[in-house]
Amino acid sequence: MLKKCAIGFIGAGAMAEAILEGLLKRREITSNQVSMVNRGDRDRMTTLVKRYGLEVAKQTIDHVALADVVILAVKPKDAEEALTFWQNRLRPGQLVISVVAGITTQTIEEFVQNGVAVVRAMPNTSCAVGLSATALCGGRAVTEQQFAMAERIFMSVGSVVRVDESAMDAVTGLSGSGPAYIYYMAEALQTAGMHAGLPAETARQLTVQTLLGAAHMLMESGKEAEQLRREVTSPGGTTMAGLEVLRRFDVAEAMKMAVLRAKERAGEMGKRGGC
Ligand SMILES: NC(=O)C1=CN([C@@H]2O[C@H](COP(=O)(O)OP(=O)(O)OC[C@H]3O[C@@H](n4cnc5c(N)ncnc54)[C@H](OP(=O)(O)O)[C@@H]3O)[C@@H](O)[C@H]2O)C=CC1
Ligand SMILES: O=C(O)[C@@H]1CCC=N1
Repeated sequence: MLKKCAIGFIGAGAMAEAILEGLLKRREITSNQVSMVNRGDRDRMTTLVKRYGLEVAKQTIDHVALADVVILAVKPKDAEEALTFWQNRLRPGQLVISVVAGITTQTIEEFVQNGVAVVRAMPNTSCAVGLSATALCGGRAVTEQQFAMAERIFMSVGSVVRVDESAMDAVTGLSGSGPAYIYYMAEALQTAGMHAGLPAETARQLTVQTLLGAAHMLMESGKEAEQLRREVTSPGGTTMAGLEVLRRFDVAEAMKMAVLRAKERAGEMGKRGGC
């Protein structure tokens, strides 16, 4: 299905690249199917053209306008300007997939012509390695076939859940921003390992493998996180001592507040075009 599809990107930043990289790595598409434009950073486009073997002649507004699927990947603060520019260039029958945090399908539909289908997606940068957690919701004019196309794109770079649009800001707070929370934790663990006397590279290796192993256990063991945690925690042992410190600092509450604040921020960005 994707092999016959011309894919256009409006925006050439971190998220556009992660999606592109994932689709190419998984061989879902080839580089000659891709057109991408940004606002003006030519060096960035040259880098992407070289890195992914994109056809220079296709990286134009006209080619993006002809794409079957157009992925909108600009910052929320730039969405209005981009949509104003693109409103008469996008055509009925095209599918627009927006990954812009906070901006609703209804807002996008107010810009584009009738008949342009809109899907809102909230992936994360793990698209680049085929492991995004993506949530999708459809706008007013999207057909099941078009929605299936969006599902196919994001399933090829990770897992997909379909949600009601009212859940999208919560998704953004959890899994859209989530990789950064995990990287923050990884930085903290690595630094902690160094404080405990390990060389930097050893602390890094042990941190990464511990995160990877724990993620696989969560995926494959069929056990809940709570049970897995209990299995590591011997009564009176080292883990119990460590967890007591995390509880004293109320890390669970901090995590909850982080997700809620990120969700709230998504709502703010949608309303005011902030960020
Ligand atoms: N990064 C992440 O982890 C995630 C991001 N998102 C969402 O993805 C979107 C993009 O984020 P991210 O990739 O990180 O942002 P970046 O800042 O890395 O990239 C934004 C891109 O948009 C381009 N751009 C801005 N205005 C226009 C315009 N009018 N026409 C064409 N291109 C334009 C910029 O071009 P130039 O540099 O030339 O100005 C740049 O290439 C955001 O809305 C974000 O909410 C969603 C999930 C995860
Ligand atoms: O930080 C942001 O606003 C974007 C949205 C989700 C992840 N990054």
